[in-house]
Amino acid sequence: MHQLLTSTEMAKADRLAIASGPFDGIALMRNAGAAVAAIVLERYPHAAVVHILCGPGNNGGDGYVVAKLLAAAGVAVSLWSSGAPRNGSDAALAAAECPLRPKPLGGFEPAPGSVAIDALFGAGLSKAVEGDAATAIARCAEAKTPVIAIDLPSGISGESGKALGPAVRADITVTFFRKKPGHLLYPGRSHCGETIVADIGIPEDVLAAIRPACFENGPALWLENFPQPEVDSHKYARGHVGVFSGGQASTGAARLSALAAARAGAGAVTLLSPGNALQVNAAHLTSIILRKADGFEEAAEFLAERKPRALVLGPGLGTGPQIGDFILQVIGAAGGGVAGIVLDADAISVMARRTEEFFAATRAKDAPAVLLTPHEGEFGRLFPEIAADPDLSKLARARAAARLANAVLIYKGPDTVIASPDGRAAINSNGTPLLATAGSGDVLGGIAAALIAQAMPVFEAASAAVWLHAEAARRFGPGLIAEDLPLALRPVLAELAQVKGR
Ligand SMILES: NC(=O)C1=CN([C@@H]2O[C@H](COP(=O)(O)OP(=O)(O)OC[C@H]3O[C@@H](n4cnc5c(N)ncnc54)[C@H](O)[C@@H]3O)[C@@H](O)[C@H]2O)[C@@H](O)CC1
Ligand SMILES: Nc1ncnc2c1ncn2[C@@H]1O[C@H](COP(=O)(O)OP(=O)(O)O)[C@@H](O)[C@H]1O
Ligand SMILES: [K+]
Repeated sequence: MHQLLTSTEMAKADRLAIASGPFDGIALMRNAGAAVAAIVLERYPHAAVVHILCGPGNNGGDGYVVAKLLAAAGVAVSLWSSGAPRNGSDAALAAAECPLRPKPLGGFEPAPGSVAIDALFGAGLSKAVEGDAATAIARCAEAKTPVIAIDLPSGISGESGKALGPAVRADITVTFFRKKPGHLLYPGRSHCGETIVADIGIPEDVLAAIRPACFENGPALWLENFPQPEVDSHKYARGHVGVFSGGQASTGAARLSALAAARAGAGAVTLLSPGNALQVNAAHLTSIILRKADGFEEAAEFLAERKPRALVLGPGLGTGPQIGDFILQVIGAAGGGVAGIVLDADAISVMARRTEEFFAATRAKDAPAVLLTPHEGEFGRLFPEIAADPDLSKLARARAAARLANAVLIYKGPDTVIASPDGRAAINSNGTPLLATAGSGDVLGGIAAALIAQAMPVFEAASAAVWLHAEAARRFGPGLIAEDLPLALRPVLAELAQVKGR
């Protein structure tokens, strides 16, 4: 169920389902309407009136089916239409099968105690909602009428999650077969309320032909690749992570990454510290290995001797001009041995001043895989043109940036998007604002590095890290600070190990 479909892919799913039978278009529409009607009856059994607002397309068609079924079940139904469906469409058939006569939408006023079914626009929304439909949306909002949206809250793009003008705020959104990106990307997600995916008889095997490239993030996407220690494992075989610390006044961020890497299963973690920060780092570390690394030569010695599988560069690293040289040199030297480098925070800001050299380094034939973890501000610095394009959704921005940088990207925020240069992307849905606390990004980088070091492919490692990070925060609950996150991973990891062991 974790695949997300674009409107083109969903139309293809409909077509393939119709071609393979037994349902034709109107039968799929009857199934869709029946699924919505069942949810209305279950969730709002005492509604005084159910208003059904039908648009001119097939989303409206679903509405006519709901009206017919609810009326047959004895519910007081009030049917409204913004215009007759196009002749010959499935919606026209559904309207013809409905015994109720619709009233013009302009007269719609929600009655007290009523519920509204939003069947105005779904996948076919092509511009901002105006006129009677916009007024109907506003009236539902003013009267605080509970709304069940069919497929998408009208006014929200299923592709981008953007509001193309006025948009319904639904309590429940019932979509069909699979969710769409707009159900998970903000602001769309906040307009959906609870999203329910209903089965309307489209067979699962149409997905093999569609090959979706976008997913809702969760264990189904990466559990297969999730590491499990082998019986004969030793600490270096479990993956060695190197984390670079900043100078003496900014060491905490790297230690958070290091501790998170250790908790996320790296067998060994080395903190590479400038000489002037060794004392302060030593005072705070116990199981983490501490090693002096002043400049590139000492870092290169560490790479050659200890052969770490993953590196974290950026948290607290500083933004001086020599840091940029250092990062480029490490990327250049890491190919071959290091499976992946996580570049976060200061590393992103520094590379934003030298994008040409940076992208040349990440695109080099023998470059290690790079994972970039920008928040909105850092994304804008490193990818200013992509960030400034108003037509792109967060999903499209993440994909374009991943391609440009030849790097996997964790584009952070309430709807974190993970994107791979090969076009795959995942949208995270278990985020919590509890994560908006200083240092939580440093922890995320450490978790991702640990999973890369344990041989997870980088896109899967990045996706798993984002999910684990959020899940740990949710379970810990209020009062969370970044220091709590590494230990809060424990119950989440324990549960995953159990599921994987089954
Ligand atoms: N057999 C089928 O085709 C099925 C269709 N389904 C439903 O069909 C929907 C998609 O149907 P459609 O492709 O007809 O699209 P919609 O019903 O979402 O809307 C398209 C219609 O609205 C017009 N329109 C779009 N934006 C507008 C705006 N802002 N102001 C005024 N008019 C606007 C378009 O010109 C078109 O006439 C899905 O969301 C789903 O609810 C489901 O019932 C499954 C089966
Ligand atoms: N409102 C929010 N809802 C969900 N997740 C959030 C929210 N705000 C921030 N986060 C998450 O918290 C983390 C913050 O990372 P970052 O901005 O790098 O912080 P820091 O630099 O302080 O470590 C990211 O994983 C981000 O996705
Ligand atoms: K709708």
